[in-house]
Amino acid sequence: MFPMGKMMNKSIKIGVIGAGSWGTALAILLAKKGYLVNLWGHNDSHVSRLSKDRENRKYLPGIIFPQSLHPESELDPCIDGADTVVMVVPSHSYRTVFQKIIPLLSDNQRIVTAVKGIENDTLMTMTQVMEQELACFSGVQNIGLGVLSGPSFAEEVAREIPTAVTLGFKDIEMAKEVQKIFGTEYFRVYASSDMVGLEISAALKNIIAIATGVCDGLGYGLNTRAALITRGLAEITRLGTALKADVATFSGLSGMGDLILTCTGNLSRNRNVGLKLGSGKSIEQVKSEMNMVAEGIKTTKSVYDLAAKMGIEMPILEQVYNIIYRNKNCSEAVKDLLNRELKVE
Ligand SMILES: NC(=O)C1=CN([C@@H]2O[C@H](COP(=O)(O)OP(=O)(O)OC[C@H]3O[C@@H](n4cnc5c(N)ncnc54)[C@H](OP(=O)(O)O)[C@@H]3O)[C@@H](O)[C@H]2O)C=CC1
Ligand SMILES: O=C(CO)COP(=O)(O)O
Repeated sequence: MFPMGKMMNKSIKIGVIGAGSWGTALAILLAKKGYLVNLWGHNDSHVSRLSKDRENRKYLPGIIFPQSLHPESELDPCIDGADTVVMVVPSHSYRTVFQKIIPLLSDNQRIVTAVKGIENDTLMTMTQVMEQELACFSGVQNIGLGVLSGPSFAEEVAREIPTAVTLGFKDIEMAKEVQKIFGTEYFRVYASSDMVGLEISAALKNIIAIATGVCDGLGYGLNTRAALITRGLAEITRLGTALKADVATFSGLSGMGDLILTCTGNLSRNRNVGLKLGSGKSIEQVKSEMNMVAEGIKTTKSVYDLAAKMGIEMPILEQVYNIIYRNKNCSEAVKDLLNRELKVE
């Protein structure tokens, strides 16, 4: 028998939708397993460069594509005949891209979202967006929707650094099946059926990472960081359980795991947004300096609206919202967070 990472799977075809850092890292991981992987990017000239360079120099430099990875600018070849489609476009473009994919789907295909965000206005997670769009289309049946989440910097996965993540489907048996598709010797995948818990924890950790970055940017210490991670997890859990997530998910890889990684790891784009805000830059300056997505910026607005709608108290989120959307001074935000009425833990 082949060890997990060395299985040859030429007959299995996977479509990866989104040629940024995470889409590219996942496409590389899957192609190394021997799957035929088509990686879709929305920008024709970027896709041409990927094909020519056999490397994503913009988002994941230094990692050469395996032979079975094919950059694609058309969606059709990525979806047609794919065993599993992996969605990795930023959350603000997710619905538009998914609407183009729906007519290309066949019965019984599986779609896994690896995106960590919540849509503005609808306040939906990415699987909720997919469910809503699929409900409007009668041409396809039995599409399995999954979520891949957990502490996983693209660059480290691409360099085969040991990593553990969680894959969720409502049907745990399907999660266990797809778990084998993603798993390798260096990428350990746990199965779950808690879709809400996985998607809420994945999206909300980005907000707490911004908060932690702000405090590090202000020059505060490790006590502050630990307090934010712990109380951030309490906020995430409060909202998640109100949405019927399983409380255990929040102490797992997608919850505490990704929170630790993103709040403390300097590869995090969200943490870096916070660091810059804390060091005195405006949100406009920070955004203009970014060439990658930091989902936490938009998700802060979605979660602010969601928490207000549901009547959930989320003080850290509220201060991140004030900093980003109301230009509040970062030190004032921290002071106001500390000086709220006293509570019982
Ligand atoms: N990077 C990571 O370590 C991880 C990221 N994630 C999640 O993966 C998702 C994608 O992030 P990531 O790959 O890192 O982002 P990047 O910033 O690295 O890349 C974003 C990609 O999306 C493309 N894009 C932008 N707008 C659109 C659009 N309207 N339609 C289609 N594609 C578009 C960009 O193309 P262009 O170059 O033309 O702008 C680019 O290829 C996010 O939700 C993130 O939270 C999850 C785990 C790890
Ligand atoms: O989600 C991530 C790692 O698990 C990546 O975080 P950033 O988007 O903050 O870089």
